[in-house]
Amino acid sequence: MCLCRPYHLTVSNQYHKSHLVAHPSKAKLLLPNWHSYSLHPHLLQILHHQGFTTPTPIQSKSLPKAMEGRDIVGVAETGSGKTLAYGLPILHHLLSRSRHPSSKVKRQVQALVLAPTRELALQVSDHLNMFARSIEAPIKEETLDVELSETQQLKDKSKGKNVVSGTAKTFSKPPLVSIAAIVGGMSAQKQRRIIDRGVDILIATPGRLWDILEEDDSLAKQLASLRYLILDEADRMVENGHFAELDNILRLTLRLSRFFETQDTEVQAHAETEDALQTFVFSATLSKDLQRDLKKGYRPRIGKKGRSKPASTLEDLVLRLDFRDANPEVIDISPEGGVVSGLQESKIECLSADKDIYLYYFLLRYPGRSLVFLSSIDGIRRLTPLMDLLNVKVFPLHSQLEQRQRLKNLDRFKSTPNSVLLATDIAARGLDIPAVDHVIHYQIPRSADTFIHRNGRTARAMRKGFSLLMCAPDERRVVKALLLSLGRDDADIPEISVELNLLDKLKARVQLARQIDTAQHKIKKANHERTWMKEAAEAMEIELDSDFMSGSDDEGKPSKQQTKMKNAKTAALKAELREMLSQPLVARGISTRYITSGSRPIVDDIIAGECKFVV
Ligand SMILES: Nc1ncnc2c1ncn2[C@@H]1O[C@H](COP(=O)(O)OP(=O)(O)OP(=O)(O)O)[C@@H](O)[C@H]1O
Repeated sequence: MCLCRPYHLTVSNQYHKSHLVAHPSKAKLLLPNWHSYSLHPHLLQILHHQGFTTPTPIQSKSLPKAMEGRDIVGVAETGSGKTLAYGLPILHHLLSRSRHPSSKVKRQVQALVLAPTRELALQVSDHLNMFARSIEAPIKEETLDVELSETQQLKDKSKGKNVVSGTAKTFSKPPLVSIAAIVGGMSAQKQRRIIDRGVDILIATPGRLWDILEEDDSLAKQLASLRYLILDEADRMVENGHFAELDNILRLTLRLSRFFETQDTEVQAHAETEDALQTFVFSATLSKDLQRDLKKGYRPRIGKKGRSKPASTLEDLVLRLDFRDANPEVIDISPEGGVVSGLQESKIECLSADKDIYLYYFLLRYPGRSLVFLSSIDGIRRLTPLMDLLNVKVFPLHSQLEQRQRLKNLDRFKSTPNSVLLATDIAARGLDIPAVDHVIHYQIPRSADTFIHRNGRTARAMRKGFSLLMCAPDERRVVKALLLSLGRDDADIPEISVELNLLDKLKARVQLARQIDTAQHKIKKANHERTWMKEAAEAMEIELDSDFMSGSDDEGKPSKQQTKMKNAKTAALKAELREMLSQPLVARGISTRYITSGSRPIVDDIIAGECKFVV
């Protein structure tokens, strides 16, 4: 795709934002590229303020169809503005309501956005809330406010600010648009209260939403007469094992005629025929077969015998959607082979056992904000302290961290230059972190779609980005097959050249750090066992014998003296590592070698400023 597309200019304009918010009528003149969509003037005003002077290709293709009331299946590259492609028509609809919301009448959910991960749901909520807040802003002086999203509340709480939960602030007028995120890992009670007060746009992960729906008939009824249903990254939702919850939620949005086909009397009770429902399915990856089936209008009827078996779970799911449109508009502008414009790909071939060293090499050699994907949580747990010992600023992100910690780590990664996020694939989808310079596949992705979505965390909104695939000999065949499924050859991805003399020096550092980490781990484990035994004995009112208390018993546990010696040894190793880390790696500043052997040094493209080599 051509780099000089109009919205490339738009992005750079973001940095020259006008501080003057144009009057709605003027915004129309200032944004000629948005003019034909007849968006509400408030939205034009915010687009102008954001510096979004031109719609992105997926926005310009889907907006007219969405405004016409059509159902849309949209496939476009990562970071291409899909959130607003479905968000703008919804906001436009809500702002164009003939009557403004009143505090006396409870709002009914108009739009339901389903997202596969908590982070993505909160991000979509923040994105749309940013628009909603800006709409309220001019009226805010009259003490109008919109509810804070849960993320904002968490952030404020962690900064010690006094936060009023949900919409509990005193409004002199209700907000024009009310948006709420319903995700796991946060107080369900609080989320129920927010729903009880009434919201226009509900953004949810399927698991938590279904938990709430099971106890809340009134919400189930609201979903039966939705105006908009959106599946953001539908394919990932299916992978996430949320199929049953998702299926149950989608059943609530079926038309009566379809309920009869399901013969599900319980859900039939909630059925309201509401033919104005528009369904939008968006992703960066959606199988071509599925798109073809949708185009052909092939949709097996639920419950009918003898229907042909769908090719995949995703196909099954999408074909269960009750599109009101006989032929949903399928817009596929995803790039060939899934490679986003602005993304430079590369690979390193090395032994699995050497990946830590190569990773450390890359992080030092090419400073920037790097997102490293691993396939296991154990791998992240191992690598985090190791990189920490090597003075690399790392933040872990995986599903076994508390939600608060997940958001905190994500925020720290966003705000710390030259930092590293070590993540599982929960970070692969949808996360919009503006300045990720590098995506590193420490372990190869398990599918071509995951490969595309991981890479999509960099080179977003026409910026440049770099991805590195770390490939061990036993992974080569899988990589080949993965690329083949994208219609690509593995020779397409150039190998980066590595300065071997430098690698040797880094190897010594990594080995020492590993030694320290193992020693620390042993000490921690011994302390943990001792504390556990003590607590268990106290709970059972048993006295432990003196040998155990002094630390030496028959089971070969270390004595206090031995522990002291181990601590001293670890401290000495740490001092040695500190000394090693303080030594410059190369005497003469920047190396003349670049990240690929090609004639054009990619590193110049990606890394702004000088790459200092002395760490
Ligand atoms: N018209 C526009 N002009 C400039 N920037 C835009 C425009 N629309 C959206 N953006 C910005 O582009 C970035 C990416 O948008 P978004 O997160 O919606 O992408 P996406 O297509 O959903 O990506 P993914 O497939 O990874 O989920 C966001 O920071 C968003 O604010």
